[in-house]
Amino acid sequence: MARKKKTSTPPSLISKIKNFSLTRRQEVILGSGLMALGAIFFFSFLSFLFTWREDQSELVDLGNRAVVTKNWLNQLGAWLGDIFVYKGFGIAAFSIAVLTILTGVYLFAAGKNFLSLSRKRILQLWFWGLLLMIWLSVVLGYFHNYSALLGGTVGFEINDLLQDYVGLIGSILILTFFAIVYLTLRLKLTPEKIAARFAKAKQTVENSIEDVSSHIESTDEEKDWEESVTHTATTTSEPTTENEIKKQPTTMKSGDMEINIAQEEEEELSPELEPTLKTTEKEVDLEVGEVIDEEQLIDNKASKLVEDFGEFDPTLELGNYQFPPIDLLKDYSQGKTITINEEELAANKDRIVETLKNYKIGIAKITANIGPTVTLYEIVPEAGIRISKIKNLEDDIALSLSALGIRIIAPIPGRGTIGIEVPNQKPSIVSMRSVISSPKFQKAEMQLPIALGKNISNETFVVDLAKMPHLLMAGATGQGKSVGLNCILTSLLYSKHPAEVKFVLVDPKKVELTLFNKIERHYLAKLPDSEDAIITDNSKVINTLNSLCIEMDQRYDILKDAMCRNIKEYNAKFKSRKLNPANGHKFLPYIVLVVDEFADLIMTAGKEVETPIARLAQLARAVGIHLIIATQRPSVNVITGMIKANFPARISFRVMQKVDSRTILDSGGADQLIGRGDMLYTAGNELIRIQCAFVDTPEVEKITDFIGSQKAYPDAHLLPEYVGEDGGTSLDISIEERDSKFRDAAEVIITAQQGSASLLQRKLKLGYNRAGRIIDQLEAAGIVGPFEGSKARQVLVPDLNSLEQLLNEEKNS
Ligand SMILES: Nc1ncnc2c1ncn2[C@@H]1O[C@H](COP(=O)(O)OP(=O)(O)OP(=O)(O)O)[C@@H](O)[C@H]1O
Repeated sequence: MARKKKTSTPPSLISKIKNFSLTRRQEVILGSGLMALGAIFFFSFLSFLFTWREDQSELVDLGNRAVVTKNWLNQLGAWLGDIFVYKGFGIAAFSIAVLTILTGVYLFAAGKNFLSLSRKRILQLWFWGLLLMIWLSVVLGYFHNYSALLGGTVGFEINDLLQDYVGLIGSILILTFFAIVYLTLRLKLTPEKIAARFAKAKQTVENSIEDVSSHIESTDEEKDWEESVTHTATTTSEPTTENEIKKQPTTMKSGDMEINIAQEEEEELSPELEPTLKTTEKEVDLEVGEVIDEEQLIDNKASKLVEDFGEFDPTLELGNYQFPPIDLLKDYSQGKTITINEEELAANKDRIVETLKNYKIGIAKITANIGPTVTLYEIVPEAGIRISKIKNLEDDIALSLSALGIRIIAPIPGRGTIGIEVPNQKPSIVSMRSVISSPKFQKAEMQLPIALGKNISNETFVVDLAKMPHLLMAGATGQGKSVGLNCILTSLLYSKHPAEVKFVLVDPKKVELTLFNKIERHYLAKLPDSEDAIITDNSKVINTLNSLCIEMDQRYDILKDAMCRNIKEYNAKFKSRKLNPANGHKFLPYIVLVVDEFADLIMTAGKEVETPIARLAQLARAVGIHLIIATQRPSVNVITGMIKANFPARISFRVMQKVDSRTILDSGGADQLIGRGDMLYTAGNELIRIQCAFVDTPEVEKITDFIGSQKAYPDAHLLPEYVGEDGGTSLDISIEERDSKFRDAAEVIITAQQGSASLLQRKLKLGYNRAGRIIDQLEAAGIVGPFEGSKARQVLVPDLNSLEQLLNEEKNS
């Protein structure tokens, strides 16, 4: 910077001084000389303050060796004191001593950055220090009467001169003005600050001078950040408050804008600089931490929501919902367990041993497991007996035991023994109550627990429908299928809140599931435009199945959006408030579709139902839609390969023919069941014989009454709307193409002022599809309004006369 000036402008005195350079040795010699001179000044002045009176008389003879003065530096001290203090600037002359020492220090320690001194700073120091000295001596000139030493002769004379021309007040104002100009230019202080500083400076003149010199050191523009940090550290060592440390340096560095700006920057930056430099690395670490925090923001927000409101409770809307009490179920066994008829057991054993003996099958050991309806005799054959031999003799053994329902299990899977199931003479009913109240069911940690009944060891058999994931159920009429379905539905009613599971019930027989109508607004799901939740019309089933497919697709979309693999994960995420309902997320209830007579459905609708059923069976598991399909006729054209492939879990009640057993279970056995709820269950591997729990219609009625009497949702759970291919959405229907019952239908609708297809079905004895088509024709004719979801369509013609008029107009046009 200095060199630049040298080349660009003619060298001034200042630049000459600036550029004046000394050798290092010269610097040391000159530096130490100046320090010594400064010390001489200082001690001379100091001593002069106390000895000037005594020495003053001697001053005339100064230079005479015989003259003895009191000053610590003798004649020199007395002379210097007289010149600088008495005749000069009074006590302000000390600044000359200080400035000389500092200059000496600068030269002596040049290159060491000692006290952050630089050549420029030294020049500034002298400039401002001398100005300050003059100003101070003039000010102290007011107090000349108290002591001639305070302001010195120069101070007194200038003060006197000022007072002669402008008076006392004028001189004070002028000096104050200079002080304000000085402080304002230098420090950019407000008047309040200046006044405060001024008062302080007045009180602590000497301290201020020292402070000035030390703090001015920190204003060099050329010094780097490190220097500024050092300076800050230096100033903090002084016995001043932190605020004062920040302010003092600026107090004494007015005048030079460039330096001033630098000083300001320094003042702003230096307090933060040190921590910034020191913590640069730490802050990087902290930033990394913040990133992690940000990633967890959603979680944090979710956990905050959970903290504030608790987990989302899907049951809250029906918060007071009471699960049906166990007392509603009848206890058929009156608490008694299975009665063991020892005689029967012994007789059966003897007959088994004897029969097998006839076929030359020796028995090593025989044990009996007594179940509710059958007893399993487990036989360990003698060594060398082939299992297949026993299996082949199944019918003969059964004949010999002369009992229906003998099933030979050879071998019992995983045991290596042969099982012979013999029905009990007095089978005991497995009550629904006993299975519902069993710990196995009560403590089952399953999504959709179903207590099917009791197995051969009289243990409650509980399975998870969500794991099945769909169930195919077959059995000849009167063998316990309907009871089985009720048993499944009852299990779910006892374990799941209405918010958690919804049933879609298809009951072509129209009687089996009607009882569940009472819980329509609690547990049932239906199509938006259908009146009854329980579907009894096969043609509606197609729409319902397709609607379920739409529901399935929609659920897959929201699961994808929530990045969840299945409904369980999704609902858990939703409950912990990690999914925003504003983005279309909602708690998803399980949907269980129950079709009571599938054969009937296939016969009437054929492929139209098979396709959506197969699609649901293949895909709906993950989104919580499960199918339970029951059929009386397990023939191959009902239970097709496609259906079978997607229903690994199957239940068979008694069937009449072995072939039916094979169709449903892929093996025989179901034809040898004894009926009345005796069933075989398979989840794809072994067959398990279970006595289905018995729940009678009055019990189901009590349960549905109990639930139905409680506060319900405003409507049944609505499935997505499905408009079938033949739904007749086209409104360009010509008059000729109108249904023959069009006129009748229009009259019915207008008379009732209710635009519903089901009204037409009832009044005109029409099928669903035809009624739907007529409604569309009525809409095209402007008789009814457009489809309005669950509500009936608006009727646009007020009376029959208007209808007549409308139709006539149509003809004429
Ligand atoms: N688990 C069971 N325990 C005891 N008895 C049962 C059981 N299941 C069914 N039964 C008896 O069998 C009868 C017929 O049962 P259910 O009505 O369930 O037969 P189904 O197979 O549905 O017949 P359909 O197909 O004709 O409707 C019942 O009335 C009952 O007496």
